[in-house]
Amino acid sequence: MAAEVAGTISRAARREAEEPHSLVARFDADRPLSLDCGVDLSPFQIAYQTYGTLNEERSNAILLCHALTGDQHVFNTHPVTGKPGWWTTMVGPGKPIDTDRFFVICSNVIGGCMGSTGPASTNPATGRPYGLDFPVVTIRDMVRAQAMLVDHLGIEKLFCVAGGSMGGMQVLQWVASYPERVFSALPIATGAKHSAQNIAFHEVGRQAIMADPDWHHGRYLDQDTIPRKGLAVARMAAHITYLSEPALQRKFGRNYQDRDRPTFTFDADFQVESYLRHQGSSFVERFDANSYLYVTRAMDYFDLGDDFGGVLGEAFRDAKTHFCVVSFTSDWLFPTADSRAIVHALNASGARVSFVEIATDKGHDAFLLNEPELIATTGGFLSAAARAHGLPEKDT
Ligand SMILES: CC(=O)SCCNC(=O)CCNC(=O)[C@H](O)C(C)(C)COP(=O)(O)OP(=O)(O)OC[C@H]1O[C@@H](n2cnc3c(N)ncnc32)[C@H](O)[C@@H]1OP(=O)(O)O
Ligand SMILES: N[C@@H](CCO)C(=O)O
Repeated sequence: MAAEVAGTISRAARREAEEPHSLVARFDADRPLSLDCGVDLSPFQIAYQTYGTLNEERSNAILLCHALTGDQHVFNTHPVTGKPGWWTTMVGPGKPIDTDRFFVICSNVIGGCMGSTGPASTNPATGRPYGLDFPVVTIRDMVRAQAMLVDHLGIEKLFCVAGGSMGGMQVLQWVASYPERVFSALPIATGAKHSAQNIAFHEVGRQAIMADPDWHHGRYLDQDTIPRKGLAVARMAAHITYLSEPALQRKFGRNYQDRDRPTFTFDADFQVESYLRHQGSSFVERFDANSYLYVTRAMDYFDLGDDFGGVLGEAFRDAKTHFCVVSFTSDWLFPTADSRAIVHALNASGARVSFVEIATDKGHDAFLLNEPELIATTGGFLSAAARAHGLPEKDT
């Protein structure tokens, strides 16, 4: 399957939208999704995965929210890349998010390209892919759609909502939108609003896509092209922000790639150049360019405090949720100060919150890597929350 689908993610995205991969469960909503932009999106579907078993009380469900370019494939082999899912370090039997104990759900966000309705889906008004006719979606819209999925699964209250980066934004939005439905929350490497610098990086990426002649004003699927170069450059620029200067230095330094002296050309002389080119070109194989525009835009618009009169604490006023907020010392995309602002707001609203800053040089994407302190923190937090929630201990 991986070989069959790889190579043309836009066509793959389209196929996923029309006929999702057999691994993927699909929820076809029976009512429209009311979006913040004023549009009622209909029809719409959500592609999702579940792992583990929902208990009789329906009280052991954990919703995982994926990051910018992630998807629902958390633990299984990814159907497009053939690689392991994005959180195999954290999720699985005996792991902190223990699929022998918890029922784990992850869905592809609205606007995404792995089976949920997005810009590659067919616009019922035209019979063609939406392209830029797809309405702009927000983090709150993504969460609204997830809540409809959770309703469909018959779950009233989630034991935990967890996620990193854009996933962490969704975690915060879940508590703000549905305070009674979230027992515990684990926002990692995230912020309550997207900073000016982060919006700036996203804009560079979007402009790179839109400057590619193969983008065709978003109509590339009709032209049987893909804006490969633009999307790859967008990812290269973004990928730098997911790492850190010390990590780049440790991994590559000024080392040459397969040569021992410079070529005096614009070839990828340095390892770091070769690495970034690889990250860019491999990304094009798994992600759709228009989805990149929409999902980055959703992050840009996120400003939770602004929705509550500029007082972030008000977003959590009614919450009884147990929080654990996590940041990484070398994350310059969502620096610790962003997490601290969330913690201060939670304290001001009287919420139960613990805060862990993890020392690492791995940068923002540390949450995707084998980071022992994150694994220990997640395990400890979920164990304590499970006791407080009255979940039975795991049979040994
Ligand atoms: C939360 C979610 O929903 S998941 C989001 C979607 N997933 C992601 O964003 C993951 C993509 N991100 C990454 O891969 C990030 O680099 C990280 C930080 C998470 C991974 O870090 P690491 O495991 O340390 O891998 P690293 O950054 O070294 O990259 C390894 C890749 O670079 C390649 N590479 C390494 N050095 C070089 C080089 N000099 N030249 C060319 N390629 C190179 C490797 O061959 C490997 O390729 P592959 O991924 O195609 O197998
Ligand atoms: N590297 C991850 C996190 C970015 O915030 C992704 O692409 O989704």
